[in-house]
Amino acid sequence: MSVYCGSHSSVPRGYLDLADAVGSGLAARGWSLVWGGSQVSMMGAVARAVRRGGSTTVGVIPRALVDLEKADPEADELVVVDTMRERKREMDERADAFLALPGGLGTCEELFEVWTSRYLGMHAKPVVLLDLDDHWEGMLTWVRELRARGFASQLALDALVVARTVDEALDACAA
Ligand SMILES: CC(C)=CCNc1ncnc2c1ncn2[C@@H]1O[C@H](COP(=O)(O)O)[C@@H](O)[C@H]1O
Repeated sequence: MSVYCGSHSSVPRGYLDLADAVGSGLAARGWSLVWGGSQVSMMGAVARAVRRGGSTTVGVIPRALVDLEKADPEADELVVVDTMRERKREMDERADAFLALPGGLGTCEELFEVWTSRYLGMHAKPVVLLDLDDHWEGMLTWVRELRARGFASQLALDALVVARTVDEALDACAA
């Protein structure tokens, strides 16, 4: 499955622990990880935990970000692509579910692409947001407001599963 999450070294420590817990949970279920291939911040934490748990990690990273985002030499497979669009396509094709953890603009960008393509019927893979501390509440409030104002359908909102615990999120990914 594919995990999107924060890549900044400045994210609070607790989020690294969360990424670690997600990676452990994923490995415990025998799932492999497809991620952005970085060894830093939450991205690195989730990948290390997956490998520690005995599962494999497939990183997909554009050539231009190999140094900037510190491509992970421990990845079982590191797919170096030419563009951001190729990165997203590779990740989408290799995953059977998408999980977003707390993150920033890049995480939003990736989440919105798989979410919108799900409600448009372009794929049927679970799209799950793990929000245990209201990190995403502002975004979710705004999207509900879009619905109330007629700019989004309930169907679109329902295409995203919002989970409150790691187990709940992983169960939703398996659904
Ligand atoms: C040109 C084009 C199609 C851009 C689309 N934009 C993106 N596509 C794929 N991954 C991204 C994009 N923007 C940021 N990311 C990645 O998302 C990850 C998380 O970023 P963040 O810390 O949430 O901020 C980082 O690895 C970052 O490189």
